Amino acid sequence: MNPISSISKSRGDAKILFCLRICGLKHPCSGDVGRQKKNITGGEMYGAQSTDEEPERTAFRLAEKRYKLYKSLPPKTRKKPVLNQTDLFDVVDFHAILESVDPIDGIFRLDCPGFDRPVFCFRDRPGFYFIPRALTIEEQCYWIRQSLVSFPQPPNRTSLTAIYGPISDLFAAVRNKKILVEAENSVLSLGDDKIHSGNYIFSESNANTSVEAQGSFKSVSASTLLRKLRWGTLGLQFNWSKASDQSRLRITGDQGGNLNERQGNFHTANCWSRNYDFTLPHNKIPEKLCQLAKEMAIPAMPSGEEFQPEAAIVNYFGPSDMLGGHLDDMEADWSKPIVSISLGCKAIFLLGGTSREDVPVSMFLRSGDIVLMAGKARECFHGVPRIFTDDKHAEVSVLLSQFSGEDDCCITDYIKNSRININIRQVN
Ligand SMILES: O=C(O)CCC(=O)C(=O)O
Ligand SMILES: [Fe+2]
Repeated sequence: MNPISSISKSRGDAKILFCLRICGLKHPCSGDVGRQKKNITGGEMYGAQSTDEEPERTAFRLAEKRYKLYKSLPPKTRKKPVLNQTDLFDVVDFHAILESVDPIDGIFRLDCPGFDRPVFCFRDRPGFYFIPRALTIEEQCYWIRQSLVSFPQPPNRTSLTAIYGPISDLFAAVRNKKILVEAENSVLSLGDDKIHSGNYIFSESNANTSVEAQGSFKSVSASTLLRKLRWGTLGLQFNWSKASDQSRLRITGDQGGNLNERQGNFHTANCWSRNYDFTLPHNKIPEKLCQLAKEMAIPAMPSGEEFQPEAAIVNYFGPSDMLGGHLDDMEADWSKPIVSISLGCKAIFLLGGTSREDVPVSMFLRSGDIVLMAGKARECFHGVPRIFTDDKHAEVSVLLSQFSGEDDCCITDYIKNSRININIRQVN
């Protein structure tokens, strides 16, 4: 059975209950994140409805299947999984185009007064803009650090919030090799029953924490938690609880090479329940990110208007993770772009049409690239079927060499086989 259908079949009530209890997360665009093998749900990205009705053979699905990572583990051996030979010859490479002097069929360089970077567009995909090498290496390092250290801080919500409540200083806890345990005052005994108030704290990993005595919660290391982090939100926050079965499905891969995937599904009308919750406590988008998004949005903005960043989703992709085809439909004005920043390992991005039946164009996204989707492009299905974590394709060696501080090994350990995407939105 293919991985998507096996996940979607299990997304009935029992699965949803399981998600709410074990992971409690809904992802902010259209699906939830599941781990097939380990049965731990890292969280979800956006919302997607049950994929039971999803057509399996759409052009978008076929493209996803073509590019996604298939690894075959020989049964009962510990051999390294074998990478399949994905055919990458027709994946558009904007870095090569940037270097080339020859015109490329179907692609043109946008002349954008007041914007000093090269911007490329597809002739037949209005509203989609690709800014290769938009960020310097130093800027990439800065945003990777922010994404790991600052962005997951409360009141920002993450895929871990619904399970453990707000978690502060996750990255510092990773550095200090701490573990998350249930706080002593967190469990109330009522006769034979135990009630967990869900108050978790970081503790020294050698602390004498009587996990058994405290009930069912098992301590979890901060580094495992960081690996489970799937998304975080900045600025206006989402209410995923309303999106229980309306999520973009993301399937994630474990490190042993088991395929996971998340997939959006917006082709029917009943998938509009997830939304921004203006009442949730939140901080404004950090000023520096706001400035960057405003500047980068220029090529896609209606003339004379300035982009107003109000919310952002930070997607964390581990090895074998993917983001299934989806639309981002929670914002009021689709003439405004989504500004989408890629960091870390190289990925393949699929840009489809307004129907899943439209054949998507595939392109590489590398660390420092920025994509804008506005107007017509906002009605187009898109997703990330593949990230590359092998030495040959990941293209992160220069990036890794920049992290040389005393505490930076935790960052390099993370980013050498991960991708981070920050996408910034104007909500109103
Ligand atoms: O990871 C990416 O490049 C795309 C992310 C995206 O489409 C989203 O979060 O809505
Ligand atoms: Fe998206």
